[in-house]
Amino acid sequence: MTPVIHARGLTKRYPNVTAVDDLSLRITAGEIYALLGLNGAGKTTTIRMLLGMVRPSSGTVEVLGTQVRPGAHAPWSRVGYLVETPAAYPELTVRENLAVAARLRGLTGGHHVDEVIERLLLTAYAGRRAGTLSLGNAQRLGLAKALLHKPELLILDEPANGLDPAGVAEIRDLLHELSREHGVSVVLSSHILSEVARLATRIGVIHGGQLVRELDAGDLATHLRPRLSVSARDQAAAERALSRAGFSPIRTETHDIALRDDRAIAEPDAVATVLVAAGCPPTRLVVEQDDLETFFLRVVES
Ligand SMILES: Nc1ncnc2c1ncn2[C@@H]1O[C@H](COP(=O)(O)OP(=O)(O)OP(=O)(O)O)[C@@H](O)[C@H]1O
Repeated sequence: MTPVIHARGLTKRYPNVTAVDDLSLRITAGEIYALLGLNGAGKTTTIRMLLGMVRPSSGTVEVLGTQVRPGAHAPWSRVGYLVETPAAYPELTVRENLAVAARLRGLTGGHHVDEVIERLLLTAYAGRRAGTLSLGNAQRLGLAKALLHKPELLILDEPANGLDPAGVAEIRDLLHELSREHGVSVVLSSHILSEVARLATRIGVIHGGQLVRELDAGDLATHLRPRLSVSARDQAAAERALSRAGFSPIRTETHDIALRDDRAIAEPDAVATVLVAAGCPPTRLVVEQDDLETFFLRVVES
């Protein structure tokens, strides 16, 4: 299947910094893919290169099977996008801004505008001048513009930016609905792990301009499950003894042994007994569970 986004070796060098460094992405139809990273990680630069707004120093991007080149037209009629701090005509009302955007998209009839106003809960603000909107409602207007032409792919830079928790939840529900009911593929950037964990089907962690890890939603759930963390003087012997006893030891990035078996979590004493019997008593045995932030920091620091 043709990926909706295929980026190969994307790199952007500025005189003093490499903002994005040899980043490759392959995103398939139906995914909600989140690029997750700290401030300055390279998310916005990546999103802008995907959209042809920043010219890569090297590397290529294909969107919906078409190579992206700055200034070229295709495939933007099938793509909706939102970049940081969405631009609107401040003197025009929300409805007028959307009508202009609809005309630029070649859409006729007012129903496109009415539909997105309702969908983005902008009815109460339809007559307000865009320049007087709160950041959250300006972000809603930006999303409404992105959705006017019913795109099959949405590329969104920090869509939750400026929204309060209720607004963040609304956007999450909207993106889920678009994905599930209309088959829309979504690529977004965010620095909020807890939000991304609830929204994305796949997460790409970006750090220092590099894609350091990709995880699907299931992987993340596994990483966040409790584990029994075990150390022994002879880790290899301990690992063998635990395997023989029917546990599934995993060597972690910090060289501890992690056991995620329900039995190990429920009965750490049984694990200790196995290790003592095998002649490699544990020097450390503790049930641990990462919260999202700890997990994220471990990924970017490892
Ligand atoms: N036009 C530019 N000229 C010079 N350096 C830039 C430019 N745009 C971005 N950078 C630098 O590239 C790096 C990545 O920036 P980018 O905006 O892509 O990160 P980000 O992950 O989107 O961060 P944020 O969430 O703060 O926007 C940063 O060090 C930034 O200062």
